[in-house]
Amino acid sequence: MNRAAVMGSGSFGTVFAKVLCDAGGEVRLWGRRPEIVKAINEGRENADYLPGVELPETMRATLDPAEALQGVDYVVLAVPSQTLRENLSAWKPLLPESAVLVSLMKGIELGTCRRMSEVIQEVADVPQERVAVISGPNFAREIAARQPAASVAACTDAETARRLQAACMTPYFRVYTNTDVIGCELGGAVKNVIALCVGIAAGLGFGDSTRAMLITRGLAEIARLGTALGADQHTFAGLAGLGDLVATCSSPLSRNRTFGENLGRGMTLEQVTAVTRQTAEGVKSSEAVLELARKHSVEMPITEVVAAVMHHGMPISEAGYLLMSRSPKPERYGVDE
Ligand SMILES: NC(=O)c1ccc[n+]([C@@H]2O[C@H](COP(=O)([O-])OP(=O)(O)OC[C@H]3O[C@@H](n4cnc5c(N)ncnc54)[C@H](O)[C@@H]3O)[C@@H](O)[C@H]2O)c1
Ligand SMILES: O=P(O)(O)OC[C@H](O)CO
Repeated sequence: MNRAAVMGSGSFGTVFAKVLCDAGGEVRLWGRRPEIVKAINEGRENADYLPGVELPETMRATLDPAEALQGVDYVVLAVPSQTLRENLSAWKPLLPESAVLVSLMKGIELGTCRRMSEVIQEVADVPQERVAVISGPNFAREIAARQPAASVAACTDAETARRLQAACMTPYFRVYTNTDVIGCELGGAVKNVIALCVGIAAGLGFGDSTRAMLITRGLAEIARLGTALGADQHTFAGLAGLGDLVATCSSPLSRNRTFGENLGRGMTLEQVTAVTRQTAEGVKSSEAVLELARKHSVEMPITEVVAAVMHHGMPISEAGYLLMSRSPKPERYGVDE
């Protein structure tokens, strides 16, 4: 039986812990709020993040990171991307020597432009073969309801990816493997930025033609950045690329899309931030993705206007004008563009 610690008891941390239990694992879920830990252990529910979802007996929540991490095979990280460095630094002395560190996070670190697996490697001081990523079109509430879904377990070491696949595969959660960690992580992080833009467009009242344009051109810019960073272009046609992009840009469950939609409807950035209780990774990551693009001379027009709206006070009317008045171009996709 696999033993795993899931570090972070928000929506996706809790759901992924449930998936691991349903796949036959024994799971300890670390949380920082005593009332959530108590409610999970005594009431089998994380009412704040997943009301009405019964959590398995094989999941035990704890406030103590040492108790969570002791003797586990997998350390699954599910905290906000921008706090990972600080969290993992504190947990480093407690990490079991041979455990595989798994990122569920879909963000890019501000300031360093690092992907989450890079932050993990650097902070935990482990080789890349011990770092894996789970990424795909997976909304916490849908997975919690055991709706059929799929995801990707990515690791540069194919055997580690295969073992992780086996550890989290269930009748309702189908997992594929990939050794393209860069592509899987970029797909997951940049789709949040594109979803913010799609949300703004929806809030302004635009329909499916606009959404399809943004998804398709968004995918082109994700692939351009990815290939410049060494990803395999094919990854972006898969679950961690197009799959997650379409799901996030289409679903009212997406925090990123909803954040954008509220802006499009006329709320200020401060008002939207105040009503957004959960992590909308694209807001902060947009700035880091843009910096990464500039470092590698990659053109990312959608990301550019999203970062300008989120961080530099650009009005959304100007963002729309800038996108639609770009110079005429032939349509190309990915690396040749
Ligand atoms: N929710 C989903 O459907 C989903 C699906 C796939 C991937 N993800 C990714 O998983 C990651 C986590 O998402 P989530 O949905 O669980 O977010 P969430 O907002 O529901 O939960 C975040 C958790 O992190 C904790 N947290 C906040 N600040 C912290 C800090 N400074 N130190 C330690 N813990 C802190 C919160 O208490 C909470 O338990 C994100 O990167 C997200 O993009 C989410
Ligand atoms: O709610 P979002 O926008 O963070 O998206 C959640 C997942 O990443 C969808 O796959």
